[in-house]
Amino acid sequence: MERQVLRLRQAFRSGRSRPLRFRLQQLEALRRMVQEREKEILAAIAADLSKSELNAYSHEVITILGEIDFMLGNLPELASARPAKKNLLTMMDEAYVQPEPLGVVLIIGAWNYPFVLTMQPLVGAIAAGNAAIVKPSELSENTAKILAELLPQYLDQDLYAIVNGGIPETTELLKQRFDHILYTGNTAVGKIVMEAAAKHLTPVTLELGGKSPCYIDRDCDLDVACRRIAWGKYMNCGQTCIAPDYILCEASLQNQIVQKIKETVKDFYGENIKASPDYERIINLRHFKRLQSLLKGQKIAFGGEMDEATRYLAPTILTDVDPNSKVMQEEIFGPILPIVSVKNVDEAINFINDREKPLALYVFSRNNKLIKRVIDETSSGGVTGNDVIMHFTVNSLPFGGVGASGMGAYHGKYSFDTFSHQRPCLLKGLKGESVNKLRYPPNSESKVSWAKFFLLKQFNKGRLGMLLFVCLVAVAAVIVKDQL
Ligand SMILES: NC(=O)c1ccc[n+]([C@@H]2O[C@H](COP(=O)([O-])OP(=O)(O)OC[C@H]3O[C@@H](n4cnc5c(N)ncnc54)[C@H](O)[C@@H]3O)[C@@H](O)[C@H]2O)c1
Ligand SMILES: CC(C)=CCC/C(C)=C/CC/C(C)=C/C=O
Repeated sequence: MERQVLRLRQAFRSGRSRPLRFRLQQLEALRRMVQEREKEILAAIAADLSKSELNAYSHEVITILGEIDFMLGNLPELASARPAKKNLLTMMDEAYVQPEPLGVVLIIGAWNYPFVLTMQPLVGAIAAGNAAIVKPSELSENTAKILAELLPQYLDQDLYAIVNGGIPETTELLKQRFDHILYTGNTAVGKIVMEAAAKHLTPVTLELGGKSPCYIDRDCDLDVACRRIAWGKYMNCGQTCIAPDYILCEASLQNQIVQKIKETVKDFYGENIKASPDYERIINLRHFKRLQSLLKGQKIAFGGEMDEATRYLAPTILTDVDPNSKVMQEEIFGPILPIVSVKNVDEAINFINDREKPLALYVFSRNNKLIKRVIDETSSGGVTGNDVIMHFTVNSLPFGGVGASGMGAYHGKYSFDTFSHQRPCLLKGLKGESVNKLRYPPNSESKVSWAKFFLLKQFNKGRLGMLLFVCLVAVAAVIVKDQL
């Protein structure tokens, strides 16, 4: 591992990854890889998640193609220096912010969207000019294998590497020094990653999980709300970080919600859900048994059928759920949807605020003021009003958690920024010592008042103002020169 990181660091130090042309060329190569090897990639994702290739394409591949296109179209602007506002003392100088790559970054992905969660950060890392090591999850072994086979065929092998393996390999990787780590996965391992990173003062982006609440207001189109919630909850068999984890609503809505989700499930997956190509399976037996245990003692209003041999767990709804029960203590990450009743929106807000900050928050209502109020009075990684999941698809929005659901964000411009250092640059000439005198010792009352004038007055009044201002500074400079 040490040798591998060293090899990437040497390649990064050579400066090869920095020119814009090189970054664009690598991103184009990555796009070629996705297009030319689409079949193999889809087959791998499908095998890992018992998913149809059509769903593998629309859940994963489409996002990556969109992200690469965004970067190819916007990179010249994102990577260029941005002029910065100046103060009186530096108005004759050049001030700008120059994004620069961080160095060698580590990307650790999770199994549930194994292609998106490794490739989308990689697009950002390449765009920002870094070298990168990608560590896919060992649980999605087919995708991990195909990535290890394909990436070296398309990308610069000295700058971008893939490491496969389980906990021992990740532990070894985390001993190395990186310039940034982006980790996606559960909160417990997030803490391990952050602790390892702290040893090298490496900054981290942690894309974690949590229990994302979904409040349904009384004043709502329940048909639409239930269809959208069922889509987001049961896609990927509930194994989606931003899936609505549970519903909060007034008790009187509960039965209608159950009925409408039930009808939607039939529309989506047919009478025989097991035979639907659109309904996935639980990733492994450990998670299957964990989910099974969450159902114990619960009132199952719909679903609950399971088959251990194929790790099938039907779309399930639990009603009258006690907020203190196990299913409400941990992220569900499966197709179980508890409904917890609250008296009104105030109680829903308190319920949300009494718990860890979630990765996503969903509110359904005809009343936009109520939606805005819930947003204003709570905190979460992201929000979608009157739908679920969809904020993830807008790459002009930062994607990430807050508090226990993570730190930092990525997607689009935010990926570029995550993997860049915003370097402030001030270029001065060698003239102007008369004005500079006021910052050199010995200090005096008069120097302090001139410093106040130069540093505390801001000028931003267009061309004419600027001209007047230059005259003023010239006069001031002469006075200062005479007085100091
Ligand atoms: N915020 C997001 O974008 C996002 C996306 C997907 C999943 N998640 C969250 O991730 C969780 C599910 O993922 P998971 O954690 O089961 O995925 P996982 O088991 O695939 O683990 C994620 C990564 O951590 C590594 N890892 C596991 N144990 C480790 C250890 N002890 N030391 C070092 N590395 C270790 C794995 O090798 C893997 O690469 C859920 O909580 C979900 O909400 C978040
Ligand atoms: C809107 C469509 C077609 C796809 C959305 C894909 C999706 C649900 C991606 C989720 C990725 C993600 C951050 C998962 C976390 O577990």
